Amino acid sequence: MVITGELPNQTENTAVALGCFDGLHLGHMAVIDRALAAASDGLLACVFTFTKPGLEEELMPFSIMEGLLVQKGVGLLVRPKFESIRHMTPPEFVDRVLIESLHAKRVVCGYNYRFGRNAGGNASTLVRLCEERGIAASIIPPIEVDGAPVSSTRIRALVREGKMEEAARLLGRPFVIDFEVVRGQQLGRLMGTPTLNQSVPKGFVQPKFGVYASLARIEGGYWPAVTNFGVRPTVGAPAPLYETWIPHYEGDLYGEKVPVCLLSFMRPEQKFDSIDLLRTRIHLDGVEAGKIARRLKPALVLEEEKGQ
Ligand SMILES: Cc1cc2nc3c(=O)[nH]c(=O)nc-3n(C[C@H](O)[C@H](O)[C@H](O)COP(=O)(O)O)c2cc1C
Ligand SMILES: Nc1ncnc2c1ncn2[C@@H]1O[C@H](COP(=O)(O)OP(=O)(O)O)[C@@H](O)[C@H]1O
Repeated sequence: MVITGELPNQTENTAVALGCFDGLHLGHMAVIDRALAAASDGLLACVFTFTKPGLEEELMPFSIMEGLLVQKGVGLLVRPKFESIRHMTPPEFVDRVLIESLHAKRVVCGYNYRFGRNAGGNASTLVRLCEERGIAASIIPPIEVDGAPVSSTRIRALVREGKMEEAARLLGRPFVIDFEVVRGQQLGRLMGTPTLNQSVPKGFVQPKFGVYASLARIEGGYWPAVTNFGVRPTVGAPAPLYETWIPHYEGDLYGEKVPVCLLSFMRPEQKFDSIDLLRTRIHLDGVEAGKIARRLKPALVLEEEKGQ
């Protein structure tokens, strides 16, 4: 997949999915799937979005998004800075971006898509402007779960409340982070529970503090694991941190971007009276999390299972 932050000046004819695509949830995937279906007629499948730092807390690391789009068969991802396109009127956007730059022959957007100066264009404006120019355009209606449209705002709220199973139903996959593994105080290995530490970048959504059943993806396999997200009231932490113990794994993961899926909230963080009590509790958490992970692990990852 080609990824660019500029408007391309040479591409094949494309089928373009338009949207914010900040979490690749079920609604986003419905738009992208329609563009991919249209692309099977010999067009290049393109996703067009934009970057606008500080708009909302991020829900998915870019590396995970990239992997999913490649897996789906998207050939071109265009994500210019919002500043570079915000001044365009809706007709200018269609002429300059969709036609001149992307050579769009099919265009797909979601029901609530807004575009052009001051968000002046909506999905019907897009369809009208495209059709006037001989381009087929379609609008994907809202995808609903539990009677309400799936949205990134709704998923962020679920993550903040620790409702990971519900978040996964809206995302179509578990909530996942893959931040770089950093060094900690090296206490974990002394307790028999080495934990890979991952700090949260600024501007990224933070789940409720506590212990979660999780899966760690290492070298293509999913390992049942247990993750604490929080500030470790017993030993202290300067900032919220993901700490993941993978009971049946041994190896050095410092400096790597290890994907960790949070499956289910198990308990809040506690301040223990001694490191011994904390150690006993973490071992019990590991056993409990293993049971939950095996129960909840999505069917698609079963055959890749390693570890226990
Ligand atoms: C499953 C699990 C549960 C944890 N629960 C707590 C907790 O309730 N309270 C707490 O203060 N720290 C908790 N921790 C964090 C530990 O204090 C921390 O992982 C340990 O001190 C090792 O730190 P290090 O990675 O800096 O060596 C937990 C860690 C894990 C992996
Ligand atoms: N089973 C395991 N689960 C998690 N990390 C492991 C495991 N085995 C080895 N490691 C490695 O050990 C490191 C964690 O050891 P730990 O003593 O907790 O040190 P730190 O405080 O630096 O995180 C991880 O970053 C990883 O590189």
